[in-house]
Amino acid sequence: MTQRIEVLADPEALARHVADWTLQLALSRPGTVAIALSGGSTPKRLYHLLAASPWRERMPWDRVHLFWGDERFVPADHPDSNQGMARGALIAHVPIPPANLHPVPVDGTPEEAARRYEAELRRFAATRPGLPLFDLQLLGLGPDGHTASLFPGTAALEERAAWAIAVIGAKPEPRITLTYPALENSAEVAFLVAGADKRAMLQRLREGDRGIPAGRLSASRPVTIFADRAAAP
Ligand SMILES: O=C1O[C@H](COP(=O)(O)O)[C@@H](O)[C@H](O)[C@H]1O
Repeated sequence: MTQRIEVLADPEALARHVADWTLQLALSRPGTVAIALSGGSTPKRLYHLLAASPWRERMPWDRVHLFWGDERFVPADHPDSNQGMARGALIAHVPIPPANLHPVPVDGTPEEAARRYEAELRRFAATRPGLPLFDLQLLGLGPDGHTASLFPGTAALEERAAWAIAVIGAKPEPRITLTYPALENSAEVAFLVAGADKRAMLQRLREGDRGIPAGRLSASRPVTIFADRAAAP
């Protein structure tokens, strides 16, 4: 993976910079803009900003399609839901058509839900022949080196055929995650990394350490890492 890093002063500056960058990316695309969101706590401020002026007015929401890079297998109104977080911070406040939302299913079994999510991804991909699955894949970096819900030591790290897979046992709740082939099928991949507790893992990511899940991503285009000063090696 080739990478470039941009270091911002603090989490607020990081979120503002990525909001501008995301807006420019969206405006540069002529048709649909497919964005796969990350969950957890780091991107929440970014989502709040995109739902506020001036980003809210300038984003071409009618052309934006939202996906999720991973999901916790809990109802959407559960405090741990990645979809719920994005709905509360962003989606509820912007004029995005409901048909443009592609949440990860969280009903049935995790395995069935992963298969249904993959079918949804493949349907969407078929609507944009010649283009990558996503225009932008947002990713986080866990303190254990996980990204999306690709956790150290799990079978999901070896999956090269399926685009979405259930991950059982890595966390108390099942997870559904995009696999490397889906994460890598994106025009732009951006990691958002903030906080001193991420510093050691960010250092390993910068060194291309394939011993951590985030370091095994092999995107064909350079990956951008947006980090705050506390996280920057
Ligand atoms: O569990 C998760 O963790 C990662 C990292 O989250 P962060 O709060 O430490 O930034 C996140 O990217 C992923 O979507 C989430 O489900």
